[in-house]
Amino acid sequence: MESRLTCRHVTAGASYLTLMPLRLEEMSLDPYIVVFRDFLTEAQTEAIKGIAKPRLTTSRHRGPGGNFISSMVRTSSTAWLRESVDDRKKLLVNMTRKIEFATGLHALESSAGEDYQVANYGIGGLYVTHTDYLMINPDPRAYTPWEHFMGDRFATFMVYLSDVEAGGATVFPRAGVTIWPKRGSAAFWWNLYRSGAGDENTRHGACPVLHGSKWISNKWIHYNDQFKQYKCGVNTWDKQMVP
Ligand SMILES: O=C(O)CCC(=O)C(=O)O
Ligand SMILES: [Fe+2]
Repeated sequence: MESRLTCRHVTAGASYLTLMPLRLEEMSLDPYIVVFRDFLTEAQTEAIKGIAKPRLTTSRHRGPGGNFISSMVRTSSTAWLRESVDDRKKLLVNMTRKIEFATGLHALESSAGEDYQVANYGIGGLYVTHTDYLMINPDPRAYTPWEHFMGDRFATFMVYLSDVEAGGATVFPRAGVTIWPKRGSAAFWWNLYRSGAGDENTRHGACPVLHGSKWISNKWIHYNDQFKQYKCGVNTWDKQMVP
């Protein structure tokens, strides 16, 4: 069967990208998952790891009761980095601006994008399959006013800050996609349909690191701030197929 997946250069109508288009590789059309090759330079990935290293603590994730816990579901360390803090402002703000150009989404305002979450996995480090969207409890009281204001995690922009010598792939079992970590590459996918409903087929996980160490950085982009660029569509299951 002929593959419908393509690779292309992306300028997204942004003059900033005209002289250095992004290199996009489609990994899946439904759900829509792409990889941007060489999104960050080696110097940028090293600088981000340098800022994150002294701030790493045991990773936590949302547990069955809705609160954040650490468990064997996710065995990594994480640090949260906010763009506005002085020592990192230029690097992180530029990175977020580039994410905005690449995706057409708002990501810099605190209501649109979360702080960067940098994660480091040692040998055996993994993240069991999960969805990145979190607001699955039908009881609205389960969420804070701020969570209601931002909406759920519409899209994920995840940059690999390291190569991994063996293991450590990001896998989407339902979509049949495997992404091997490559320093500077970035994976992007939509967690929600255009309507805001969660797309179960975006379920993904991080395979155990077998040799070496793995570093990633997540920027989660939220739903409610995007309503001007991305209309909600007529049907619940309408999808985004950009960039
Ligand atoms: O490390 C990976 O490859 C995936 C990480 C992930 O899914 C997450 O942090 O939500
Ligand atoms: Fe995830």
